[in-house]
Amino acid sequence: MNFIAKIREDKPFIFNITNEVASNFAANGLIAIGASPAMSHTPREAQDYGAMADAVVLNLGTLTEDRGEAMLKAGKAANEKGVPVILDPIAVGGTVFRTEIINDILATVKLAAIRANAGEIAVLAGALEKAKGPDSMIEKNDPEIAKAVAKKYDTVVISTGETDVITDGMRTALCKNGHEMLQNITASGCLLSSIIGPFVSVADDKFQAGVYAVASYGIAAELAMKKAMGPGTFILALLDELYFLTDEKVKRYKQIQER
Ligand SMILES: Nc1ncnc2c1ncn2[C@@H]1O[C@H](COP(=O)(O)OP(=O)(O)O)[C@@H](O)[C@H]1O
Ligand SMILES: Cc1ncsc1CCOP(=O)(O)O
Repeated sequence: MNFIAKIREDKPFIFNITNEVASNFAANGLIAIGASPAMSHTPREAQDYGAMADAVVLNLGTLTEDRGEAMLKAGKAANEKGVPVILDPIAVGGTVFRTEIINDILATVKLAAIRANAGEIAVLAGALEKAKGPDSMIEKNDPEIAKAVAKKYDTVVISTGETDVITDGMRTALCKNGHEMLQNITASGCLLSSIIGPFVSVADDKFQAGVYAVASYGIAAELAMKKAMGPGTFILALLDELYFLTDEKVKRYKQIQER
């Protein structure tokens, strides 16, 4: 499927409850890929937005009581309308408050995908006690750990790192696209979580949508680094390359191993 052409045709409406660090970057990245974003975190409009969106992204960075309440409301409203929900459980296990909210979401909202770094996925699997912070990492991005989380929550899991793992518990793909400069800017994972929204919104097969989204984002980062001089110019170049990305480029440069 030509995901990027389809996104640009449909312009899916992506409702994000995300953190204040990522908010502007994620909105710009979503526009660049062809989607139509809205950012809001008041519980008073979460239900309406959750029900009218084409996908909902719940990102636990800079969590507040209000954001937690809004996420539960938006997630439940989205579920009632069959709108896919993506969870980014930033720093799960790191504090009691966020871990409780994440557990509430996992218990009450049906997720289309969970996108997190390998350390956070290990915490969800019960393989690690706590993630150290927004950028927690474990040495190895183990596909078996991601598969266990996918089965546990009956969802697609996208576990990121140098090699990304995408799995629905049955099918697994490894993606080698990306660039280490993504580690030198903030909110690169948050932007990926938001970018997964339009991809899962235009396809029934959420696993294939996840694979395509991860490869697309990684390729945009690789192309951006051909022009960037450092983190500052990389941020701008990444937005440019998301804007100029095509299905042809994704098919030409993707480094996916399915197994
Ligand atoms: N060492 C690396 N080399 C290339 N790409 C990486 C590397 N580490 C992470 N990435 C990429 O950076 C993005 C954010 O992933 P990650 O850093 O794991 O998430 P988070 O920001 O949530 O901690 C992903 O697209 C991932 O593929
Ligand atoms: C720095 C920071 N603090 C709270 S959220 C956030 C952004 C983290 O973004 P990412 O995990 O994608 O780097």
